[in-house]
Amino acid sequence: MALLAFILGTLGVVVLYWRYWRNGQRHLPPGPKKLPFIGNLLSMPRRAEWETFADWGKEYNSDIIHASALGTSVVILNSYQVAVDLLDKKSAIYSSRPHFTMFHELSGWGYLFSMLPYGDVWRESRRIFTKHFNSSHHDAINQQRDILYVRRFIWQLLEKPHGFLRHARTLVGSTTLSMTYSINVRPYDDPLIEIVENAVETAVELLIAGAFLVDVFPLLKYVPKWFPGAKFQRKAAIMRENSERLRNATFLTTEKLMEAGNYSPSFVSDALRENIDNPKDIDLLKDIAAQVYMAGADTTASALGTFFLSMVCYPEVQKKAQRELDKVLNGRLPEHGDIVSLPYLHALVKEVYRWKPITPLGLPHQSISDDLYKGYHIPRNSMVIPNQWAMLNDERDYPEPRHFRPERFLKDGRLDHSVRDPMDIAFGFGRRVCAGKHIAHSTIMLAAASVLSSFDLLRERDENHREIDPKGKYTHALISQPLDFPCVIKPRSAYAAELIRSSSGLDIVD
Ligand code: HEM
Repeated sequence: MALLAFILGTLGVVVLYWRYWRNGQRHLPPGPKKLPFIGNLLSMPRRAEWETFADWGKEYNSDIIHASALGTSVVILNSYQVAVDLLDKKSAIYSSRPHFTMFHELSGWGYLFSMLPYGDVWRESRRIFTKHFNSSHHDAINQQRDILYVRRFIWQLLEKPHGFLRHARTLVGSTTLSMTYSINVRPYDDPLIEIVENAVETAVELLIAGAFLVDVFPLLKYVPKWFPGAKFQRKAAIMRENSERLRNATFLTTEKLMEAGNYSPSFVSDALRENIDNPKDIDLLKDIAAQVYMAGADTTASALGTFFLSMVCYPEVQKKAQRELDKVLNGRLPEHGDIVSLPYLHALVKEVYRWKPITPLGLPHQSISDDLYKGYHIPRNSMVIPNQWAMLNDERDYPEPRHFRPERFLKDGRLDHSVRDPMDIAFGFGRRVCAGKHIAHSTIMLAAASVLSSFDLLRERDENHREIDPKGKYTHALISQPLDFPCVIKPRSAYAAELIRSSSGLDIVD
């Protein structure tokens, strides 16, 4: 054993040194100085990596940066143009995903197609997903769902305003479970929401870079669960249990609803009605369905949370949006058809995506062959990170980027299409661009319109009646979520409160 360990260790060192030497011979993009064997491991930032990566861009005067860690080549894209040049225009090379031992092999989440390498299973999954969710049949039903659950959401804001971030999650959970599984969840304490939220909660750690040593030293995966220090194996076991529960409990519920003949059409019910009975196809269907919640819940909830935060921090923006809504709605609640008449609100939601990037570093891509870009060598199997934070804060596109200013997207009262649309960045790039982009955007627009037409969102006051500035703190993970902050949610009038109550659709809740 000792001899084997020695041989493997020596081989590892030789390979790392060879890669270090070979890369030194090639013209890689600029970046921080690398040490032999470990590369930039020690200089890799632990917090707000996106800001350090953007600083490197300025320091080396380049929108494309190269770093490495223990032999893994890392390419950071700090501008929209570079991201489009590589991830869009050369998508045949840049559409795979890196492999993480904890995620793909141990956690039980390896089936999610958002993280699958480029290949047949990913292609088939994405095709099935897109065929259903991009159809006009889905759009029509989904708009009704949005209305139903958004109205319930504003009713919850009226009844229990302090839980606004939790209600936002319930809104996202309700639309997602309904469109995927035909499940109509309860507004409070729904057991299925508990199962799926629990699964998401335990999976969050997987999305924190460097959280698990086994990703750096994959051989650790063979360490048994009982071994001292093998906490990651115990965590992996819990994650596996949760991921299976999410996949199966939801699917079973659809089957039961279908047996009872009491359901609205969804992704799973439509597929089952086509008489899928081959266990392999059923398994793939379950995998794709579970993906919807995992991709859509935290991201959409984060955007809604940022919407509330921005409205509390920028009351004059809120007032402008309300004036626009009042003119268009004339005392009724908004519907999807109103959205085209609301350019200011549209600009406001674009600014929400830009101001606090939801996935500051996007989702990593991986290159599948060597490439040459502007004279730089991009090695095969590089982890390619689109630094969305840097792009959405790029002063060349968005002057004074830290200010929340919807006006930057408007000209003469209309949307100015010459300004870079944050949606072209926030939802990713190329063949791996977000598959639920229009679904998320439709829910967020309707929710923002409904909240602002019904409520004033105000700063809370302390015991001395001074306004409390929200700190605007966010979680640190692949998906950045606002932490709870003080916010007063007050109906704009007695009429608005009555309208919310009479439109909440609670008769459809069991
Ligand atoms: C505001 C909300 C959302 C944001 C900001 C967002 C953002 C993203 C980003 C950045 C990616 C990776 C793109 C890339 O690799 O370049 C992605 C992938 C994905 N998103 Fe979203 N997303 C949101 C909501 C949703 C929703 C609601 C769904 C489902 C209905 C969804 C489904 C997916 C799927 C399936 C992928 C994987 C695509 C693939 O790898 O082929 N997303 N999303």
